[in-house]
Amino acid sequence: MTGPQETRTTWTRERVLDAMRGRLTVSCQAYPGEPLRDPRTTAQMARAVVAGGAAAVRAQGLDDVAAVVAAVDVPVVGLWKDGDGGVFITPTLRHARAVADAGAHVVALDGTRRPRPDGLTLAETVARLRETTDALVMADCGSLHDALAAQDAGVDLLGTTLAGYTGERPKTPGPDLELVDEVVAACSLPVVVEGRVHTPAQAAEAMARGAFSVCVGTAITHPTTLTSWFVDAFPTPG
Ligand SMILES: CC(=O)N[C@H](C=O)[C@@H](O)[C@H](O)[C@H](O)COP(=O)(O)O
Repeated sequence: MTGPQETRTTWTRERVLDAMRGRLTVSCQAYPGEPLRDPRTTAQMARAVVAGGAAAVRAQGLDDVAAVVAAVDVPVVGLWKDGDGGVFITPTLRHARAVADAGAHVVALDGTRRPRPDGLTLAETVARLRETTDALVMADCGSLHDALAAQDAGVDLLGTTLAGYTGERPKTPGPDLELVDEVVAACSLPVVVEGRVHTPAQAAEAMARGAFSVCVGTAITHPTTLTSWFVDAFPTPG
């Protein structure tokens, strides 16, 4: 009899890219102190979004990444947030190696031009990461200049993840489609549109503008924020 482990996909670079191309990635993250912050819950959430058609899952934290990799047979974009200001998304080579060791098929890291805490450049980080892993590298960028620099640094995928969070771009209510247009026009690498994609129409618009994949987090997997959207739509009682 064939067990589930024996039928799991071997995620070569080409397979990862083929799986993600033109499709939805869903970010499954709960934040420190939140009720759903548990790797088992994240893994269940990952299975739920894959059942709905997610082609890839993004997860944060080493335990969550490992749990999600074990739970689903789609590519996992892993990251490790350390802190919440400045360079905090997989900020150093040590963090990036640990995310790859946890089983991520794509390591998402800070792809901005800001100094990194370990003093390495993004290019050095990518080069040294490649010495120990075949995982792809996704640069979470905050501007066109970040994306161009990250492309030169040798990453595999560009994300608009940090648009509106680094001071270089306004924090648009929805995805920063102006930046999407700029990055798609100026860069040759696949572009993952991520950040404040809150509706299916916005996701489809991002795809129409040339996204390689669209990554949705909050609007699918963060019920506390979703609830607040409804609560805030009501007039204040009394
Ligand atoms: C800026 C930052 O820290 N972004 C994080 C990156 O992993 C997550 O908190 C976001 O949820 C994720 O990017 C998806 O975006 P949204 O939740 O807006 O769909």
